[in-house]
Amino acid sequence: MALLEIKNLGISFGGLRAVDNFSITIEKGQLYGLIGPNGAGKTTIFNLLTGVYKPNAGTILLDGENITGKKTMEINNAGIARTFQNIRLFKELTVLDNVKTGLHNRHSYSTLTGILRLPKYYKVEKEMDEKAIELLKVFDLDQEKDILASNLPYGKQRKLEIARALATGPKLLLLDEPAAGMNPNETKELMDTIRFVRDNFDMTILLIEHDMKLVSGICEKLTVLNFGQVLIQGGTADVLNDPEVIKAYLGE
Ligand SMILES: Nc1ncnc2c1ncn2[C@@H]1O[C@H](COP(=O)(O)OP(=O)(O)OP(=O)(O)O)[C@@H](O)[C@H]1O
Repeated sequence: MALLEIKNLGISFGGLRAVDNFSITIEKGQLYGLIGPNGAGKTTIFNLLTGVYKPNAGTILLDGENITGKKTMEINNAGIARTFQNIRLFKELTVLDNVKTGLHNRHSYSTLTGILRLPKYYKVEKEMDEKAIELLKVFDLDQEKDILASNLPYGKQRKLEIARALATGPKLLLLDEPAAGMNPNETKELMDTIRFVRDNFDMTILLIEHDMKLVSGICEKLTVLNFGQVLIQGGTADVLNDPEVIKAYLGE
């Protein structure tokens, strides 16, 4: 069974059909790229997948579960986590606490336990600290655990955002332009990180990206979107060599 199966998804904003008849099948463990020119509808698909927008057509199945039209929190609990085009960290929290916000949906205590600092509070907080540090080690961020997220260099903020998303224990990780604003060295390191996450967390990853080096370097399959519709889907090399794709990108 596919991990993600989207059928005939659609949404309009006023007169604009931003996503139209969009279908995709992603197998477990796949590293899948969603590409297309500016304004093609890529981020809108992420927003539909994460409950930010409700579709007016189509269905979304995650691991067989119908999550169409569910709320963001419910979808996160069902197993989808994301990062954003413009990094969204809690800038005034430490690196460690940012990851712990991701863990809160799986480790919890009652409000009263928190206020009264009952033994369970300390137990759960300790467990979360340990888990968060484990994750930070994976991303080589454990040395910086006590500094504010805003004080991390850009490339590390991107990594922290991925770590926080993984803390929620997703089945599917969505990365929205993870290489945006990165220099070539940071991008190369990011590619290694994404591969590492897929291999070591047994993760399925769908990413939006304009950096073709990253796309051709790590994605196994691609869907090209143009004016809200699928232009072509298939293996990365075949798709990138397709004349229609070249035309859509060069605007000829
Ligand atoms: N909330 C909204 N209200 C109105 N129009 C919207 C809304 N969200 C997206 N759109 C429109 O839908 C279209 C697709 O936008 P979207 O951001 O999904 O494109 P994209 O492929 O992610 O582009 P980019 O690569 O530039 O990020 C655009 O024309 C955009 O203006």
